[in-house]
Amino acid sequence: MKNFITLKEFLSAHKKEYFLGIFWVFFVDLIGMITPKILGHFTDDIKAGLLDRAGVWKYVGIIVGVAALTAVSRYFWRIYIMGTARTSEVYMRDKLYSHLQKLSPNFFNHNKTGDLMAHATNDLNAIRMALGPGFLSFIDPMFVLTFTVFMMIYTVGWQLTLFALAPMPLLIVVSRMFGKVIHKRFTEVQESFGTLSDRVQESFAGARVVKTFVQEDAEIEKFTAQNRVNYKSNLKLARVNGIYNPLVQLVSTLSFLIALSYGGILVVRGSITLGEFISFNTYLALMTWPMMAIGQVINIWQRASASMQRINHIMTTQPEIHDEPDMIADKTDLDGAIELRNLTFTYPGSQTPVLKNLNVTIPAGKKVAIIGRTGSGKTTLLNLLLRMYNPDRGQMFVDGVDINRVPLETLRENIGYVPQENFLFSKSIRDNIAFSGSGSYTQAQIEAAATLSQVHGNIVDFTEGYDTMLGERGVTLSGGQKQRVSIARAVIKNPKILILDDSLSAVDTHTEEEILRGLKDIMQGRTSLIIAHRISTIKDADEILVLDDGEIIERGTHDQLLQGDGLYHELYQKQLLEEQIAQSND
Ligand SMILES: Nc1ncnc2c1ncn2[C@@H]1O[C@H](COP(=O)(O)OP(=O)(O)OP(=O)(O)O)[C@@H](O)[C@H]1O
Repeated sequence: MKNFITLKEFLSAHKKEYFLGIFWVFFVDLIGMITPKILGHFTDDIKAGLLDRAGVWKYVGIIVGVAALTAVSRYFWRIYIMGTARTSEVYMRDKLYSHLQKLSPNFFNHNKTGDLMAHATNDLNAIRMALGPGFLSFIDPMFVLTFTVFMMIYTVGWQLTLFALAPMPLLIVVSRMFGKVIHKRFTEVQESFGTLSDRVQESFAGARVVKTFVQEDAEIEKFTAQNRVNYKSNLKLARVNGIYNPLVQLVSTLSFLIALSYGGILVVRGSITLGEFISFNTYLALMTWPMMAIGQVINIWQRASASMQRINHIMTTQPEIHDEPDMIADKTDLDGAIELRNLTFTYPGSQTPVLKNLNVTIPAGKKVAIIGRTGSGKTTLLNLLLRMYNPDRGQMFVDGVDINRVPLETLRENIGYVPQENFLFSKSIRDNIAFSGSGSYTQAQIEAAATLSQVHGNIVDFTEGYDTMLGERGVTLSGGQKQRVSIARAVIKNPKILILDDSLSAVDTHTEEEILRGLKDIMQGRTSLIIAHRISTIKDADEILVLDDGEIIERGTHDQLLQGDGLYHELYQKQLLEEQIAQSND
């Protein structure tokens, strides 16, 4: 039960609905006791020759009345119990999604998308089943069993009742025995479904790569294999249920057998009347469903408990990146000065530092560029500046304040970031550019940002213009267009710090120049940090840092660096040669 603590708040907010639901179940079960009693009286009256036409109608009237009342009351319990269970699913899904939004990038590096989606669907469904049908299958048998035992004792005495109920403890033994196995096997089912979802999600997301590498058959094979694993784990669960459910049925049949044989003897002996015997057997029949339900409830709750455990694993994961207790809460704006003091960084779980002993001072409003071989740590440095990971204290400062003490919202709202992978959402181009504004940007602002990023011309060429849908149900932009929409999304924020992570690699040198010229105006008095592989992108920077294997090996302006004969000079010569070859080929 401790797994369900996550639902405490929800359950306490909805206790009224559950109490009303319990009331209606109580009511239905109570009036359900009338019919067997009536049948007994009916039998005894017939046997004694006391029944006339009016008498028959009286009995029929009572039975029909009870049935009608039961039907109406059942409607209410469904509304209160099943309805609240549906609400719990919405509540949990919202809670899970909000929590996932807060988790750090590192969490998503270690948890696969498909599996997370399985949590939000299958696991939440199993929990809803527990709070709806599972809850009902728990309280209903409780009432029915209590009432029927009471009515049985009242009708035929405690002896026959006790004999008939003797096999019941077996039910508890069987349920306990099977409960643990069901829990384990259901966890396996959910895990294998998670892996299956992930396989589907990845192969669809990477559909182009799969096709270009002619890996369709291999993908189908891998999917089929995982599908079989999923099938087998479901089969293992079904096998347990296949034994468990008949065992529960067997116990209830045993009760019947005892009731029939011993009850029959009592009738023959004249200890009870035939009517009482019929009432008793009808009460016993009423107990069949609760006994089955007890079996069912253990099954549902074990499944839900396994799912709850999986959900709790996510819900109890604390975001690694959060506002620190000593943050400077009133820092709501940035000037944009950045300083690195002996910055050394190792990724969580890794042994080797990716950045080593970096010392850099970037006054507010300056343009600094970083160049270096692939894997030298450029993106890592930006990740730290955006606090996707936490740098150690005393190593990274913004406006002279340790970055760990700057409120996350202030930091990120003041940074315009153009990531290396230009992820755009499946929305209109307008909504993509205005992503940060929650609807507050005007069309003029959106167009200005697009013009500055040299993509306005392309957008107006689309028949739908800014309303052109992107993504799965829309158009696919070229790499260069995507980069420019992504730049527009960053510059519309008018950020104090602009970060471009290799963001001009897919545009030609002419467009690159235009974008840089535009950016120069907008970034007047603002800090820019530009990562590039092409020297043409960064040659105007106030300072260029050359990074190699996590260390700054050269620094200076373009002209200063060309004086030396280091990596920068080497890269410049190479790119110059490439350009000359390209020109001679034209
Ligand atoms: N989450 C991570 N966990 C562990 N190591 C990582 C992680 N992300 C990156 N790295 C490693 O850190 C090193 C630096 O990566 P980074 O992305 O910063 O390089 P880069 O200079 O930006 O490269 P490129 O120019 O190719 O984009 C690489 O060796 C990379 O494998």
